Amino acid sequence: MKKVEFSPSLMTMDLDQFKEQITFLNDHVGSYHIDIMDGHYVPNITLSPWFIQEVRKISNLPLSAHLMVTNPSFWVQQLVDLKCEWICMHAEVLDGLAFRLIDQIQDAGLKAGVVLNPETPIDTIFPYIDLVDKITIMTVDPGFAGQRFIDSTLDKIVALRELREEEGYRYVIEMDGSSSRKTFKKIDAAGPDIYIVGRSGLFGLSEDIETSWKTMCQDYEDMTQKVLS
Ligand SMILES: O=C(CO)[C@@H](O)[C@H](O)[C@H](O)COP(=O)(O)O
Ligand SMILES: [Co+2]
Repeated sequence: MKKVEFSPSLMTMDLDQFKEQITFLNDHVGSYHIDIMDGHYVPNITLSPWFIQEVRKISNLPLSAHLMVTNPSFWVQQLVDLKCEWICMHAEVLDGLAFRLIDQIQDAGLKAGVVLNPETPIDTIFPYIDLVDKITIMTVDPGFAGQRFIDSTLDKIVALRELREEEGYRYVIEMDGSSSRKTFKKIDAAGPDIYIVGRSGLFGLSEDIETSWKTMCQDYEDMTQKVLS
């Protein structure tokens, strides 16, 4: 059985405990998820490339930028300059840009991801699905933490797994939005490789990151009957 990876969504962490939380999580998670919004593609503004530099000072883990922006070209270059390991762009804004941006990221030795909103079907990305390193399925509407989980998005995770098997594609499959004790069972049944955990699944569970982490692992094990590590 392949192990799942947990990737904390840092926009939902407690900034007054930035150093303690990252230092603890460095020994437990596979990567960090960094939401970057422009206030236009989604009506919110959160983290920025500056934040990536701050995390870098205290972590060697791969960083994954989730770009919720209308003009990805502007942001991709900044993230390439920062050598952000994973640069993930929304499929809905990639028309006429997809191949150029994927090349730009991969030519720099970095990984290119594509993200699908809940209402975006997977055939939108078929022209370049063989090129991408990661596909992220939004299981909530993008833009905010604390959104309601959208069950119908899980079918896309199942379809992407089948397609990968049939066609030998290399992408990893990630889910993003409202993963927690309430949803772990159904997410596990769909089978993504990476779970983004935010306020509902991790940071909101207690004041202390070690307690939150242990509770999250227990929640996952209880709900999926699987043993972590
Ligand atoms: O991209 C997003 C939201 O646009 C996510 O990465 C959230 O940061 C995460 O979903 C928050 O966690 P929850 O509040 O859903 O638990
Ligand atoms: Co995100």
